[in-house]
Amino acid sequence: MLSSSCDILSWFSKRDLAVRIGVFCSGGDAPGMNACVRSVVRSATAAGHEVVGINRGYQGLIDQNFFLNAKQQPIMGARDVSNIIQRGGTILRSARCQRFMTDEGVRTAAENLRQHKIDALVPIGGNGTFRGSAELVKHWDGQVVGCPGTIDNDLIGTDFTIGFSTAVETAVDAIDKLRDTAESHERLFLVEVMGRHSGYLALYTALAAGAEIACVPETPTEIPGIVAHLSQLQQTGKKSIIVVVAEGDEEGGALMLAEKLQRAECTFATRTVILGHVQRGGSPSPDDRMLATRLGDFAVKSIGAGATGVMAGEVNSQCVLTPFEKTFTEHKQLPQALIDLLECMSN
Ligand SMILES: Nc1ncnc2c1ncn2[C@@H]1O[C@H](COP(=O)(O)OP(=O)(O)O)[C@@H](O)[C@H]1O
Ligand SMILES: O=P(O)(O)OC[C@H]1O[C@](O)(COP(=O)(O)O)[C@@H](O)[C@@H]1O
Repeated sequence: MLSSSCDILSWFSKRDLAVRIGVFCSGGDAPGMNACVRSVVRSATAAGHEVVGINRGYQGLIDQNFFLNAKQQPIMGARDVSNIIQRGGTILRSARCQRFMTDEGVRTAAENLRQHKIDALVPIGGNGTFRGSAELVKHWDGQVVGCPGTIDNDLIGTDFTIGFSTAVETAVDAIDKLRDTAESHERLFLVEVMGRHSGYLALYTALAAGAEIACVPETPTEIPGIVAHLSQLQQTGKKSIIVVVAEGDEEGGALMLAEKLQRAECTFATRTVILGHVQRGGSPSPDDRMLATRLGDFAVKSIGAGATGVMAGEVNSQCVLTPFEKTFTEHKQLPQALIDLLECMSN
């Protein structure tokens, strides 16, 4: 990992030539992807580059499905990204593309990039997207600098991913509402949040919503221990309980956990809520807009400086570049201090 943005820009030899940059969104959509597209376009046009928007991620690259502006030209100018910073989803649409996971798919995409004289790409997505980008650079000699767009916050090389802050806000807002019923009816709510392989969303949501427990894939979920803790809380006068469950928890999602708690004779009346895709939608938070704007610009500047095969991220408020390989071969650990903090709050 390179440290500061200054280090990185001086690391690569400066190149001031105008380039044609392709931008696309891939994998699960995340609030702030539009803000990132806008930033890439505005930063690139300010530097004299040209931007081509690619619809539907790698699928669009294979199908040559380009964003067309009002004049039906395959170019994204500064005005084409007006009024999107506040919009959730992505105007370029996103997709999961099976064909790109084959050698033939990657070669076709590379050939299309050559044919359309695209010099560089900014994929906005998660670790699957960057795994795909790592394959692409083996077959294409253009530059690829990605931006982390996923609500899961499961990427090494950035403290936070674009979309995470908004998803936490959405989940916390939902729990604040559920808490009314939990208190009125003296119930336990198991609230399932997204995160196939990561407990970041569950842990942050639990802390910010004042939940008692977070069940995450990174730490063992011990049913007898949870039941004992809950009954202890009940004895001290607790009337309602919120347990946040990451969908990827090793004991199963919230439904499975509810069954297991019941079998273990948990005394609380229990209800289960699966938040699902509402967590992926909505207007991005200011934090996500800021992060998306900084990283989109940094990705373009890094391309200008000659970088490739890397993801733009922000660590300790510094822009950094991390090789794609690291983003999908290494698991981003949950901060132990936050796990301990939740336990400390739950008494
Ligand atoms: N091993 C791979 N080889 C080539 N492409 C891949 C690979 N893994 C993922 N991709 C591409 O990246 C896309 C997005 O990945 P996915 O895991 O669904 O989302 P995310 O990027 O948000 O993690 C996939 O649909 C596929 O097209
Ligand atoms: O929208 P889908 O295809 O059901 O995917 C659901 C998955 O997408 C996510 O929301 C985001 O994951 P990715 O960023 O890896 O695409 C996961 O938390 C969830 O498991």
